[in-house]
Amino acid sequence: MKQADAPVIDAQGLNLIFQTADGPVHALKDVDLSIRKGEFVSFIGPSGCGKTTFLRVIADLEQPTAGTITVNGMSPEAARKARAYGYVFQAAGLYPWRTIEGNIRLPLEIMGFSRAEQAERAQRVLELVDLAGFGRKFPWQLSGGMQQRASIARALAFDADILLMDEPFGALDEIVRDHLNEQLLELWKRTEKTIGFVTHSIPEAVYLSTRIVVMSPRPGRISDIIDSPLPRERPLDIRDSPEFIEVAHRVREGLRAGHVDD
Ligand SMILES: Nc1ncnc2c1ncn2[C@@H]1O[C@H](COP(=O)(O)OP(=O)(O)OP(=O)(O)O)[C@@H](O)[C@H]1O
Repeated sequence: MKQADAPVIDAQGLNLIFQTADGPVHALKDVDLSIRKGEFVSFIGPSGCGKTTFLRVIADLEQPTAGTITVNGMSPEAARKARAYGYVFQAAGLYPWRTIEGNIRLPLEIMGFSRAEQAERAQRVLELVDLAGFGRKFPWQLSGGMQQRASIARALAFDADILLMDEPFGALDEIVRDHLNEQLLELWKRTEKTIGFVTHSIPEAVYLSTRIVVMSPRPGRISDIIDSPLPRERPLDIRDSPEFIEVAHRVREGLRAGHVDD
């Protein structure tokens, strides 16, 4: 059994260098980060600072060049095989010829879950993202925000305790994004999942996170880690509070400091 306070994700001295035709790209440099169970950790930084690469290393989709990383105390490969995480991409990535329920069931089908288990899980996750009753619709019949919720449902279907989200709301307008941010916080509180969330938006990072990791590019590294003083209960108007504005200011400063090094 894993100790209650053992890190869910633990990266130490992590480096990743891509060899490209234009020479080596140092995508991650000396990244040290421990994420505990139930944290909501956002990664923010300019394009190319390694945010996606870090999520992909956790998910065993990229191999680090140096350093160590464990996920639930295992290698990323073992964690992937144990289905330790769900992954939500920037685009919803739903198959247009399948219904919403069919999309959610697809990975469960591939893994050999029984039809009854597939149906039960699909129903449960559709309720979690507030899409009960939409299972029979096709993706094109849903708004962009609803499609993104459906892709979150698909990532939740394995019931993994880690959710990795790569700019899931980046393409949505601000009102829809606000609404999804609120819903995601609710879902996080209800399910107690550990979430790693990539974003370009300072307000989104501050609103959602218990911890904000500010990154800077060339080479991609962590320039600041901010523990949020905000309470878990966060109505949207918390964004007008002095505490919120102060954290946002510190994130902005961190991003600016990263740019000066360019
Ligand atoms: N497979 C790859 N081969 C070569 N270089 C890569 C590869 N994947 C990423 N890179 C490079 O590594 C660096 C980090 O990329 P990454 O996608 O992690 O950045 P990011 O912070 O997520 O950017 P964005 O905000 O634009 O998504 C970039 O310079 C990118 O061009």
